[in-house]
Amino acid sequence: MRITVIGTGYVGLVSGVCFAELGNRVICVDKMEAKIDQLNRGEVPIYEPGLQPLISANREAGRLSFTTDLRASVEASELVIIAVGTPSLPNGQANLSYIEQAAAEIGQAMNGYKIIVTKSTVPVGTNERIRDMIRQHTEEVFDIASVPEFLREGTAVSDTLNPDRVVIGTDSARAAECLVELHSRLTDHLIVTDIRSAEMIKYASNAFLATKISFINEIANICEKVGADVTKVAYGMGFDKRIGSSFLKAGIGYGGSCFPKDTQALIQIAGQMDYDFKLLKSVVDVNREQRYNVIRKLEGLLGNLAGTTIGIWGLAFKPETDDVRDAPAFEIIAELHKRGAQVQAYDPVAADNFRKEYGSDGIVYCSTAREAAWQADALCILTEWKEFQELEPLEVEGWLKSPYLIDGRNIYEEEQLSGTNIVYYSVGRPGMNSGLKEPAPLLSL
Ligand SMILES: NC(=O)C1=CN([C@@H]2O[C@H](COP(=O)(O)OP(=O)(O)OC[C@H]3O[C@@H](n4cnc5c(N)ncnc54)[C@H](O)[C@@H]3O)[C@@H](O)[C@H]2O)C=CC1
Ligand SMILES: O=C(O)[C@H]1O[C@H](OP(=O)(O)OP(=O)(O)OC[C@H]2O[C@@H](n3ccc(=O)[nH]c3=O)[C@H](O)[C@@H]2O)[C@H](O)[C@@H](O)[C@@H]1O
Repeated sequence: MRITVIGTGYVGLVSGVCFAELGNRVICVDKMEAKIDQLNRGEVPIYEPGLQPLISANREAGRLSFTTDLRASVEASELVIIAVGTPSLPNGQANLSYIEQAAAEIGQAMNGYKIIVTKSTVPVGTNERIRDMIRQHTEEVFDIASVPEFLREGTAVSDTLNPDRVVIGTDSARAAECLVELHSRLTDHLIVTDIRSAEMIKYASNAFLATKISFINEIANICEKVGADVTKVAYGMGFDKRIGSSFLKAGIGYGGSCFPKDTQALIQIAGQMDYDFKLLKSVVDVNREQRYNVIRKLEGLLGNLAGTTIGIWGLAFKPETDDVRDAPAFEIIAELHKRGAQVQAYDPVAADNFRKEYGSDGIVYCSTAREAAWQADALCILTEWKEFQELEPLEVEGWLKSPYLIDGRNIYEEEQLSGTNIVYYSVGRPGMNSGLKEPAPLLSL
């Protein structure tokens, strides 16, 4: 099948490459010339494990190409996939301007029957709007489908080639048949449904996962007060098949380009229909608060932070990506600066992207983990890169001015800390080298 993918962000690039890998001829289009030039030089604009070799192999096999010429590629394709961004507007609603522009351009390039698939995360009703917009520009027959994307950054290639399920929302039997055939080699779990339900499945899935994270973070906060260990609690909960063990890692809250924006968008979607989505609003509030626990713990140890130097390990919103969109590191570092602290930060791949957004005022960007920890008054771990987990706490202690470690991602085990003088505050594990060996007395019943 000949496929055009519009947008070469994570979703467009990874799904385009994976469809090429399945034997289709794929043209990836982006309006950013610099990105397309980079891809045509064989460079990959994002850090995503496994992507580079897959792109090279499929380009060499003649199945994958990159262009800025949307019209020519749509004309040459039977299937057109929209994978442009849908960022948040200031009020939390999804900004659909890229979607609208892409739909208009597709409409102008129509030269025969095509299926127009939207992979971008869009509010309920948007695919129907896309159909109307294309219709304004063409008399050609076409069908639309919502096929939301569920990949995670850092594991995007394997998520796309081995998805838990593929959701196909369409009102056309012809489009359904074609899309079932296209995805049938990826999974047996093909869910063919109506367009609006498909659009909602995506938001509901992200909102549910965000809810799991805020839930376990609140449990972690209570664990710190009652002397329980949230990792053991999550382990014990996870064996219940109705709960499941994933997305129960307590930490500094979720970040990234999707959970923060999609939770806000769903609150707005509900609000527009006069529905107050109270639960999701709390999930968002809990998430925002969770980031500040790092600051509270630092202040608990150091008192006034003015004039202190704080080491930061990790700027990306999660490991194995250089994406810093909505990374908790932004707010945490900004709070440190507000309190007069200096920051020395290290991330294995995301520092350049962070610097572009945040600037360099009050931050020294370091080229090693050791440099970021060197002579710091305290060290905070904000991303659980494997590289940090492999460092010996005893060695890290020797780099620090004071042996204070605030671990926002629970990367160390108790045994790794024994024999060190590190005062270690993690998330929801109060007993670990924190000096809080005895939990506070429980309220009597
Ligand atoms: N990043 C992720 O992990 C996931 C993202 N999504 C959703 O997928 C969508 C895309 O997200 P990302 O891949 O992160 O996007 P992104 O924002 O990183 O990239 C979008 C790309 O589309 C290009 N573009 C915009 N309008 C265009 C047009 N008219 N013609 C050609 N190119 C155009 C932009 O130049 C940009 O390179 C969003 O709706 C997002 O919510 C869904 C699942 C996972
Ligand atoms: O719509 C999207 O864009 C994507 O959003 C998430 O994927 P992603 O943001 O790449 O990364 P996740 O692994 O979900 O992590 C998101 C955030 O939650 C945090 N998290 C995750 C899991 C957990 O147990 N605890 C926790 O704090 C991570 O540190 C990270 O900041 C979803 O997992 C994907 O299914 C979805 O396609």
